[in-house]
Amino acid sequence: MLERVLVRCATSYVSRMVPEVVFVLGAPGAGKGTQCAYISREFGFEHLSAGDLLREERQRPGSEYGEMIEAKIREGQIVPVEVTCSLLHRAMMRSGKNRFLIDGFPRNQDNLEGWTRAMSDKTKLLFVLFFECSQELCVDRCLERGAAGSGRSDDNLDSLRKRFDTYLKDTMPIIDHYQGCVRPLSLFYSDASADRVEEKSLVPRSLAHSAQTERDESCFFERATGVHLFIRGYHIKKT
Ligand SMILES: Nc1ncnc2c1ncn2[C@@H]1O[C@H](COP(=O)(O)OP(=O)(O)OP(=O)(O)O)[C@@H](O)[C@H]1O
Ligand SMILES: O=c1ccn([C@@H]2O[C@H](COP(=O)(O)O)[C@@H](O)[C@H]2O)c(=O)[nH]1
Repeated sequence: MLERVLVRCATSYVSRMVPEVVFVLGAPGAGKGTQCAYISREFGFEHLSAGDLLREERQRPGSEYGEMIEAKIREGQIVPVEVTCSLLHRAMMRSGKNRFLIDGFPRNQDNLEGWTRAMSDKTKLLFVLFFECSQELCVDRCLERGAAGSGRSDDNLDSLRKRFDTYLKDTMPIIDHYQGCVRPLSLFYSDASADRVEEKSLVPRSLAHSAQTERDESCFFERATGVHLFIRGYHIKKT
């Protein structure tokens, strides 16, 4: 009896120690980084942007991947998962935290399979957040960000066209994959002003169709209320 109790306690302790992960997906400029900053402030998640980690690695003197990363970013293509996954893993280890928002990953089938191989039994995927926003608005936001001095080599029309091609061809199937999983994917519209985001639950139907229909209804909640309520539904406490 005592042995069984001890095993149960140990199992529960170990499962609490497994790092918890939330994937955050959406088109370029949909507002993933903006919303992640809010969620990490409110709920104490460590925000890891795969794109930021790749840009840092590109800048690191002596990086063997620097040139390849720069070429992929400018062309809106996806860096091989071994590189991205090891950067994410290292950042997780260094943070000393146990709960992570992984922003802009997984972006294609290679990312999904690589993460599953290397990380799925070392982490627990809590849920997936998907921020929907019209392509026109996303492009405007990225161009404005470029004009305001982001210094990003892909905040220009030529790269944005390629980034959107990759998003539609490679990332949307990953979003569809999560929509079809037991694990919930939650959809938020971030077309409104930066501090307002509306949640819509996804039902299994065409994302493109649901996005358009729902957008037409538009009534926006207070400051990211949808995200807030959704995450609280997982019993994640406000920090
Ligand atoms: N709801 C919003 N209303 C107006 N501007 C916004 C909104 N959300 C984000 N922005 C602005 O749009 C730009 C892109 O936002 P953000 O960086 O959060 O998007 P992202 O999805 O992380 O982009 P990327 O994938 O290109 O890194 C930023 O300049 C940000 O300040
Ligand atoms: O998992 C990833 C994430 C990003 N990239 C490359 O970086 C750019 C910019 O990413 P943002 O999320 O918009 O910051 C993206 O277009 C890819 O080229 C990647 O390869 N893998």
